[in-house]
Amino acid sequence: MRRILIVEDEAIIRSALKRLLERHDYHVQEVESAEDAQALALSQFDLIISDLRLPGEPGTSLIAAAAPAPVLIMTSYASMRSAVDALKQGAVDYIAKPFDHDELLETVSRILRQQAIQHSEPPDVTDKGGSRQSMIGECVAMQQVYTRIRKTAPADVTVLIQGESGTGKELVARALHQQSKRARAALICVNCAAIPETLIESELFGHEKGAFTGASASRTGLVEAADGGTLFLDEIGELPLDAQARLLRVLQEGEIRKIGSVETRHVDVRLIAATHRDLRALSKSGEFRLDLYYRLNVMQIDLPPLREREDDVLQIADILLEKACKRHSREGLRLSKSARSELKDYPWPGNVRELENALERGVILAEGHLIHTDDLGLAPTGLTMRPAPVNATSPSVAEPPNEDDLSLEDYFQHFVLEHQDQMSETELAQKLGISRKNLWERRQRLGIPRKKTARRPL
Ligand SMILES: Nc1ncnc2c1ncn2[C@@H]1O[C@H](COP(=O)(O)OP(=O)(O)OP(=O)(O)O)[C@@H](O)[C@H]1O
Repeated sequence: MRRILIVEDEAIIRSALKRLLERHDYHVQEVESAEDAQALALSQFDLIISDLRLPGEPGTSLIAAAAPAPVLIMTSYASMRSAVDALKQGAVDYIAKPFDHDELLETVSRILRQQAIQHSEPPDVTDKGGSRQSMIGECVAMQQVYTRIRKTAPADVTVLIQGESGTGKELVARALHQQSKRARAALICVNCAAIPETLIESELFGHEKGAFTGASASRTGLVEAADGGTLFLDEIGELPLDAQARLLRVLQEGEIRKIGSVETRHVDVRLIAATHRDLRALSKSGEFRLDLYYRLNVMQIDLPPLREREDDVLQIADILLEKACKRHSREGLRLSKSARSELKDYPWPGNVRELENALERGVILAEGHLIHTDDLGLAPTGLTMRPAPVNATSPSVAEPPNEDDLSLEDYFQHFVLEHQDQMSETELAQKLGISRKNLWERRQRLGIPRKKTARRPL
């Protein structure tokens, strides 16, 4: 949701404008003066709408302070000359009061569209393997993601990244850390779904010697290890309630207390959290603390699923293919025409990760200079897949799916149950376009633990 700040001293105009913008799905904050506005992190806003004449400093004083966020100046007909002066000083536009609602909404949406186009450079990120890469994709939704990263990274606020598995949530978290003032300090990444529930609190917050059976020495937790830097909590929706309470304390008080200790210690950690689940829905069912959700959701970044990124698929495929060719010393390999159209039409339930894996398979299996459809080994599409939306809640029992309308989770269960006796975990993960770790996590979540009879991975 785009964030707008209104700076207006007249309460009636301020609240009418706020209501109007909120009705059109903007996230709006309001202040009465330029001084109050400057007390906020202005770079977090996509647009600042300010009255020209304010008590204290004029609205134009915000232009330099807010840059690169654009400032739209409101003025009365009587002061048109000052409006033109405001433009000269760098205001993005002006609007005369009293204004027509449609005119204002049109102006706001035009400015935001222009902003998205002007500042859409994808950020460079060092991935977990240590190699430097640029995020790929030019669709409007990704340009908005890049703008959001650029604005949010320096603001030192908590960020919630939402998106399906494999959409690049960790990559975004890395970009945020690397573009922040904490870039030289540690980035600690923790996948909450991968740590057993009984261990997660001591992993995150540490423990004192003797705090529980088996705690033979005291231990520093991962939150403390991120002191001065950034803590990335992936799959935060899986965090048990007790650990959520401790995390809330870290966010509220900046304090940490090891398990079994009476002492607290101050920590300075920026938290970035990610999830593929709808935390608000989880909080309604009591699985996630609502107060923690509000603390986390200071800034939100939504990653679009690959199937909604249209032309991006082939652009990403070309860049990832080149990399895979280099890795396997098979430079010059190309995708056949039918392979390209298969890539374009495929629903990509495992998103960019699945695409990466398919291309890797293609490079390894291709015999000539072309990669054909078969070489990509995409999961069978005889079944219609409808990847689950971010707010999907996981079913806990495997039920026979309606093959005409399978959600991603249904599809996953169906595929695993049908093939786990013939395939190793590695093969299953590859076919599903997910990592083995992710396969394990999903098995735990969906209650389909690995069968003892399944073939061992090679
Ligand atoms: N826009 C992008 N440009 C380049 N590579 C990308 C992009 N998005 C994702 N990837 C690649 O796809 C793979 C999966 O990305 P990442 O691990 O960040 O996804 P995720 O959403 O965190 O997945 P999960 O929820 O399963 O952990 C990584 O190898 C990453 O480099």
